[in-house]
Amino acid sequence: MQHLCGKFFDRRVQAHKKASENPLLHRIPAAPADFPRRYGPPAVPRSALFIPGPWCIVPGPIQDTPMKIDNYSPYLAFSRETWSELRDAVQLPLSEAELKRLRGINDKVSLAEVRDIYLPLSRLLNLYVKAKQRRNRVLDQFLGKEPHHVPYVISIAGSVAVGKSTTARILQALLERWPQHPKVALVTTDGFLYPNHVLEQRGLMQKKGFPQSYDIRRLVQFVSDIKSGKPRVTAPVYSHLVYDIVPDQEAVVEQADIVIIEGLNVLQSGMDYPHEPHRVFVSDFVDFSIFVDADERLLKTWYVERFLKLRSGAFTDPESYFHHYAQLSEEEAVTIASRIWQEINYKNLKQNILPTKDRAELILTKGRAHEVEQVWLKK
Ligand SMILES: Nc1ncnc2c1ncn2[C@@H]1O[C@H](COP(=O)(O)OP(=O)(O)O)[C@@H](O)[C@H]1O
Ligand SMILES: CC(C)(COP(=O)(O)O)[C@@H](O)C(=O)NCCC(=O)O
Repeated sequence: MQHLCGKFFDRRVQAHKKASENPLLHRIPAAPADFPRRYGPPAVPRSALFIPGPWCIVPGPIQDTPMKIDNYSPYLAFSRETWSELRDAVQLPLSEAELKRLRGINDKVSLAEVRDIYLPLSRLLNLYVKAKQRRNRVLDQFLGKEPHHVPYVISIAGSVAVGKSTTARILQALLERWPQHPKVALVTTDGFLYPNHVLEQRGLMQKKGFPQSYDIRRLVQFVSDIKSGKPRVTAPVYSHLVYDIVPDQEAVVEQADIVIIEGLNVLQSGMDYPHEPHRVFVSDFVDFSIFVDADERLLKTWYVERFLKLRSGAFTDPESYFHHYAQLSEEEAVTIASRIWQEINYKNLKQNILPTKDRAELILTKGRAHEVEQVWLKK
């Protein structure tokens, strides 16, 4: 498999050797349309390979922290087409009832997207979960103990409005179809935000979603409890309607086979929390991590679109924190949403979320209309 792309890569390296006489960086011709291909070394996005010296800096899927590699990348790169071919290995077609449930998650999600992208992904996860379950049985056998039950934990990270919660709900619906793991729980890390009164006291209301706005110790304890096999674990609940933690409400995770944890911060480490040093991180208890990625212009559009939808929906509820926004003209609403995006969510994306991307086991790169265009899977 290696040779196809390897040959192309060699030609590009020759081109770069010539170009490297110039000390400036050089843009090379675009790769063929079918690149990157499955198993293709290295993970090079089209039209983006620079060679300043005898080795290549290949941005791979990472925009901000180029990976320094020669012929290798930690990721296998798939175009949408090559990834979707893997759906043929999935034995379970979607039933009418399942299709109905998926449509109920979000009427904007196309079923072609579910079939081409999420079905193969759920198959891969099914294989990984089974492998982990086998490994746990081996451990029980070695220890001469009764079988113990520990959920498989999947984390989903990415920007605000990239579609983390939609992705999580699609995967939950698809993963529950397998007999080996019928119980899939879903938890969002916004429940671990400090309540508004604490954020106000600390002057953090404009930093919601930044590392310092979370009770990170409580979040790490929560994931650790899940991974310790505690039969019942609870999490606080955040309401996007009242824009605050809901007192007296909790999310319960009980005897789940898989727990999906979705949030901006699930790939962050101690580096992101110098104000709150802790030795273990969420990722220490995660079996498989996913980063959902998209161009920042698309992210802003999706954020503003969601805001406009909320304005004519949830914001009309007098309980809503943003109720006063329901009266805004469309133009005013776009201005306000763009400002919130720019001053809070975009800053958070650049400072705290994007730098965690290359820690993920799998990166889904979305294009327009939320269609996944590339899949990057760690070897
Ligand atoms: N696969 C998808 N297809 C179409 N629209 C989507 C998809 N995923 C998310 N969206 C839309 O994008 C917006 C953000 O999605 P959401 O899941 O709420 O993001 P996040 O949880 O990352 O903030 C919502 O308006 C949602 O309807
Ligand atoms: C609560 C959140 C941090 C969670 O992020 P999400 O679940 O939307 O990805 C975010 O939705 C948020 O409220 N950010 C602060 C700025 C804003 O009002 O959008």
